[in-house]
Amino acid sequence: MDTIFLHGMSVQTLIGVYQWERQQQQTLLLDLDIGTDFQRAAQSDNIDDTIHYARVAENLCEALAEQEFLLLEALAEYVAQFILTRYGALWVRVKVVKPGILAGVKEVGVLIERQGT
Ligand SMILES: Nc1nc2c(c(=O)[nH]1)N=C([C@H](O)[C@@H](O)CO)CN2
Repeated sequence: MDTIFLHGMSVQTLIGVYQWERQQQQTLLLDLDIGTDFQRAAQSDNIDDTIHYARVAENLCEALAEQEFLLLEALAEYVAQFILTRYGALWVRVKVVKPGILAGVKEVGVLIERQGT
């Protein structure tokens, strides 16, 4: 499986289970690993034969700015399905980090993997 990755992607969204978290958007960091097949693009050298990672970043930032979730688990599932359905990815790994949310913990978040159909 070939992989396109976007790591350390910063997004703004309304997320969290506590009332104080529902007042304004927070910054999350995403690591995305997108499974695809590079054969056509590697032969053609044409951006239309692959998943345009700049478009993924732009479209996902826009979408998440409009969404709201309580749990990181729900947001991660949304991101995974967004990438699988919108870009025809074969597989996706989504890591979501909520920076600075737990004192004494360097990094907290969720990690999921999903297969396309
Ligand atoms: N498994 C989870 N645990 C918690 C989540 C979450 O999204 N998934 N969220 C919170 C709060 O919103 C947290 O970010 C603030 O303490 C707590 N636990």
